[in-house]
Amino acid sequence: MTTLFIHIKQLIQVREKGLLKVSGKDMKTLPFIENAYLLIENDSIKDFGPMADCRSTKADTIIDATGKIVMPTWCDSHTHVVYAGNRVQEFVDRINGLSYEEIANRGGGILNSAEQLQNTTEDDLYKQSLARVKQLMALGTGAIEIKSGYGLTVNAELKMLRVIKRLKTDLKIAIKATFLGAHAVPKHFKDNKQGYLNEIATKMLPKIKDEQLADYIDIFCEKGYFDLDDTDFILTEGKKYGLTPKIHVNQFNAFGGVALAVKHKALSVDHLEELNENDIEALKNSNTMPVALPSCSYFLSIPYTPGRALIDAGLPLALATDFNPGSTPSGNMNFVVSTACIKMKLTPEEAINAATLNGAYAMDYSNDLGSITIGKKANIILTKAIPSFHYLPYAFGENCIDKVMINGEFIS
Ligand SMILES: N=CN[C@@H](CCC(=O)O)C(=O)O
Ligand SMILES: [Zn+2]
Repeated sequence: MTTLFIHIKQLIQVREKGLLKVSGKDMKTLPFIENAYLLIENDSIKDFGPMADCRSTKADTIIDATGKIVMPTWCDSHTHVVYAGNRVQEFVDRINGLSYEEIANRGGGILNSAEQLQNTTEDDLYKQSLARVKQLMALGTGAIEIKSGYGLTVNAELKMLRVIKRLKTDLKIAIKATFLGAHAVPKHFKDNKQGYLNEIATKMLPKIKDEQLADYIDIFCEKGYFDLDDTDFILTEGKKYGLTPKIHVNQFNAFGGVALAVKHKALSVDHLEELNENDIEALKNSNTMPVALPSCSYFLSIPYTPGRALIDAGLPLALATDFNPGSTPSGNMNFVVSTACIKMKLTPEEAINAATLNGAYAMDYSNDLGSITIGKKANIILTKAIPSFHYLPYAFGENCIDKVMINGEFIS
């Protein structure tokens, strides 16, 4: 089965094999070929180059991409897309003056989502989540990470992770699963945080390992949630079960969580709305990817991650949605890329690098996804006719996508 795209206006993010992430100044370059072709064979990228070099004239499907951009699909390395119901009332409460923290302190927030999820059957949770993931795929996302963390009991956390496993089996999109049992202290452990952490270590992690339900271990390292000792404990316990750390840190306060995550060889540190020099120093000479979540900053009206400072310090940066019912009820990576340019002052080249190759890195997928590279999976966005790739973040809110291909097959 072959598909040949011809006369592509710009084929972007073309890379040699072996490049797993881009950092610092290199993020300003987004290699592309004008008037290009791209040949897909079965589920992989077989060949590409300038039209003048196009030797293949036969394929099962030929697509004339005149005026259009072809690029790798978005790699969304931070989502909570498996959740039950919504938190619309909290949205209205915030408009009327309550803060995110005040809502959480009143028993809303994560605990509200946990209650809704505990009262939802696994099948219903699967259906709600499947609909969301399909929506994201149509918006150009070809790989996602999904977290647990709205269960907060042994059964409900396992329910979430089993739903993620079903999504992995049923959908073509690449999915990584993260265990975020330490998302908040549940009501039944109020005043006994260590009791809950012990439950995670002794009851949840062994079952997760038995059923092979997770790739990563996460914790919400934040004042009022889990401190540095808790984070050290959970990451140590998770690693005993083969789970790599990938954590929520510095959303509202910076107090050493980044350095601790680096010490634990975290794959990524996510949020970073509050960032200081020590955090930046800790990330230098590490393999940990900083991940910014600009839709969360937009929705909560909190500071944007200082992405410019990270890149200017020579570091890499990834962009992700944080799709969840409380702080970011949107999984649209196109909006994330626009917002990173508009609010964080990333160039379109930097933002697209951050949302493709670096996003793939933050899920251990950059050997297979995140760029137009021979041998990588054929996860492709074909845009509508647009002036250039710079138009993608510029035309925020406009749907510029014509078709999305996942593993060599068009899904829309
Ligand atoms: N900050 C922690 N967790 C989620 C949101 C949790 C919620 O409000 O439901 C986040 O990444 O923003
Ligand atoms: Zn999150």
